[in-house]
Amino acid sequence: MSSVASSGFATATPESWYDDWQPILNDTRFQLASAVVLAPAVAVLLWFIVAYQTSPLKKYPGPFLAGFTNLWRLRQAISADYAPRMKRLHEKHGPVVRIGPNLLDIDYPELSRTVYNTDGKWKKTDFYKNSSSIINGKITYHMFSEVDQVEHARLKRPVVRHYSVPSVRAMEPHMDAVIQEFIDHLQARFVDTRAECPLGEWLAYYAWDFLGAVTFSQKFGYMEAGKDFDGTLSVADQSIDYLGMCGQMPWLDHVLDKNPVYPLGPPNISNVTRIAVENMTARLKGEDKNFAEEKPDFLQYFIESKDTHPDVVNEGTIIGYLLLNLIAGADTTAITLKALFYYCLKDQQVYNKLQDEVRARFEPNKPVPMSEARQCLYLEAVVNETLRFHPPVSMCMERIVPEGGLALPDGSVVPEGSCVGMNPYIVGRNKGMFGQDADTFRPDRWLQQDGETEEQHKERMQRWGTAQLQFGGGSRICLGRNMSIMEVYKVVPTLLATFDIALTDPNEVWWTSSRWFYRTKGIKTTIRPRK
Ligand code: HEM
Repeated sequence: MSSVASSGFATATPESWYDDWQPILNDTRFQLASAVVLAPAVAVLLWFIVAYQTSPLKKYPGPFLAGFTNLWRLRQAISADYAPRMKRLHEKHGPVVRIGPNLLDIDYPELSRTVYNTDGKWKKTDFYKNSSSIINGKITYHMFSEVDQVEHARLKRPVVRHYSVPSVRAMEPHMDAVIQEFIDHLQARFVDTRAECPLGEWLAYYAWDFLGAVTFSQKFGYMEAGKDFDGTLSVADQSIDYLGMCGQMPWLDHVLDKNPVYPLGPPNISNVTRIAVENMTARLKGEDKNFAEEKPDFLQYFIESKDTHPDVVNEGTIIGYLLLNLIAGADTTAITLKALFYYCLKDQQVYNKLQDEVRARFEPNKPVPMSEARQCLYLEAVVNETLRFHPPVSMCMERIVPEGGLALPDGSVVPEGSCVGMNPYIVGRNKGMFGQDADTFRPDRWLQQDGETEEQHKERMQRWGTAQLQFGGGSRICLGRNMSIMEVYKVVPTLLATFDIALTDPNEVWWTSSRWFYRTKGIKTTIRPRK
């Protein structure tokens, strides 16, 4: 019973509290309900504690919660500040950070050739699996998301040669046409009108149209429309963010996107799929008006693979190859181009040096040939620095440690079955490798330094190569790297040779979102004719 204190307010003594609750506590229904709710909760808690205490990864440093549950890293991905957060953790804990109960993020460039190699033993983790679709009721993986190494090799074999340097070089006429169109749009819309140019957005329109042209000889029309008219670019952003977040707890994908009742994943890039299917159908019927024999494209190459590898390639596989090109290649290249312009425009010395090199060689209004762009050493330094400083993929590329474990330079061995990965953003800013100013954008670091012999420079570049994971590595290395490098090497000098470009606000700070891709928005510029 409650007692009334002298103040007039009712207060509960311990005895009266017990008196009030006793009937409820004694009620067997209450006791049963408590057992049903509490017992599993206690069991789960115990399971977490035992798993934490007995984990062979317990000895590695990292946030306390990360050792218990992957919810911790899901939270980091949701924050959209993933790579900078991971970097701060490495600054605090050193080269090995435990970022999940069974996952270590390692910053040992000397191990990059071990973890990302060609022997087929280092499997991708389930992180990648949610980048898949349901076709005829079955979850279907493509080259990027297939974790089974044998199946991956089977899918890759028919098409790998089509991404080689000679195959990609054969597509240069397509590239020149798109680059010419890009210059013409910038001239008409921003130079002639003196309107402000949202260069970041235009680089993305250009990258998507470019990939449409080399993939199936048809631009999507983003430059023509001057906007993301069908929402594809926005949907692509959503799917890549979904991959980055859901990949932290891969089973979530079965609950969200792959549940047959009410799928909650990102929308499909339906317009692009429609265009891919229409192009393939027209091409197979010999009715594709956009295609010319002398200008090969990926669709043509993939159709040839159907003849050379009929056991693997059918029309469904071709659509998969086409769509993967777009999903994997458009935004990554756009992110690189945006970063290159943003960081160069922010540093007038770098920008002028690049512009001087380009203008000494190239005329305005003419797409620069790849063979000549390759001669520009400072351009090469700027591209390398951009990819190091702002890699489009800015998350840990997870692999499962195979039999025998992974020996770390600190003498410890990460046991078989654990997951490890490197993040191109972290490894690219490794101070032991790139120097104390690794957090500064400084393209000159890639050039031969005063007092450095040619041999020493070559040796340094080879060593730095181990920390260049922007395109991944080993058997799962990016297939489109030759294509994207060519795209960047051609368009950057063409723009610099044609226009004077400046940030409208030199103090602009762009918007960034770091999950699987390190996405950005901004770069408002004025564009004038070359003086
Ligand atoms: C700057 C541009 C690009 C960057 C930084 C980039 C980065 C990457 C990375 C890091 C991976 C491996 C991911 C991992 O192992 O976890 C990858 C895979 C892949 N990329 Fe790229 N990519 C770029 C452009 C392209 C382009 C233009 C294409 C196609 C035309 C492309 C097609 C692919 C494919 C097919 C894979 C899967 C390869 C496999 O697993 O066998 N990428 N990319």
